[in-house]
Amino acid sequence: MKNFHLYAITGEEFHPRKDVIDVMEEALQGGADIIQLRDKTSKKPDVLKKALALRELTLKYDVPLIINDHIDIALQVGADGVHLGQDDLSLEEARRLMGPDKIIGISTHHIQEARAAQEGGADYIGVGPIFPTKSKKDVVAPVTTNYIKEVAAEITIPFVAIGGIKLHNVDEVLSAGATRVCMISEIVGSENVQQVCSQFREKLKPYQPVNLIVNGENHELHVQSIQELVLHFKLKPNLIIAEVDGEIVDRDSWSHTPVKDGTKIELVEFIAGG
Ligand SMILES: Cc1ncc(COP(=O)(O)OP(=O)(O)O)c(N)n1
Ligand SMILES: Cc1nc(C(=O)O)sc1CCOP(=O)(O)O
Ligand SMILES: [Mg+2]
Repeated sequence: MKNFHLYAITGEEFHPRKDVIDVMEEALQGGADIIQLRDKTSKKPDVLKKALALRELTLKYDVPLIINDHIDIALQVGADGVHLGQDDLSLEEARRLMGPDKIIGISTHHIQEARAAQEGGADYIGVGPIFPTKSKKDVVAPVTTNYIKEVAAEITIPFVAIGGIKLHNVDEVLSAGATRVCMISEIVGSENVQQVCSQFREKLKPYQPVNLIVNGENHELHVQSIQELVLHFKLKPNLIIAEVDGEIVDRDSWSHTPVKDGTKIELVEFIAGG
């Protein structure tokens, strides 16, 4: 699935005088890179109408559209995927209905649920609620940032932190190991949705990993230079030749040779004493 970091969910109760499509367009303009339609109150035909409008909008911005709960609507509008909770349709059944290529996200509140979702083939998991939230009825007790730490240490599929996340507490979430965050009220309830999203993007920047191809394998890593990459792999710098996108980079330049998404790197190790 396309990578994402700022996940915005609809919540029309938080903007009674604004249209949901306009609000989500503001979020996209501010840098939201995945959108979920979550509507727990409208009748099905109205949810379908909103889903169709959001499909058009998200195609314009080239970001994934996820539909909460309703697989039938997701399929009908050609959404990219669905989000399901522990009490919704099972992951197995959802995968059968959606097919192998659609995104399926699963809410988790405990490491056993996270493991089961990963083993069952979920594309990402929700990790929450991190803090108290009023946006979801019957929500479980906050799992705190401790749960983020557990997931970050063990789970290899993407995870997104959710629940009570605000601009004032997102640093705690990111420093616990989350690199993707998801909000309803703090985004859509804001006077200036675009600005709040831009502010979240700024907060996320230092925590975003780069996707590198190292010796032919994809790696998502928190490194900024060749120097940091060599140290990450615990290699001995004096025994390494580094080739970046086909060019050998002198060892003295490693620390100021930045690495960007998609860079192809070959690290060749000499056998000392030859
Ligand atoms: C990204 C994300 N995470 C969690 C949820 C909650 O899903 P669920 O537990 O099914 O609760 P409802 O949203 O259906 O009330 C979510 N929607 N998105
Ligand atoms: C929809 C939802 N799911 C949660 C979970 O923990 O699974 S918390 C939540 C509500 C998120 O809204 P806000 O950003 O306004 O707190
Ligand atoms: Mg649900």
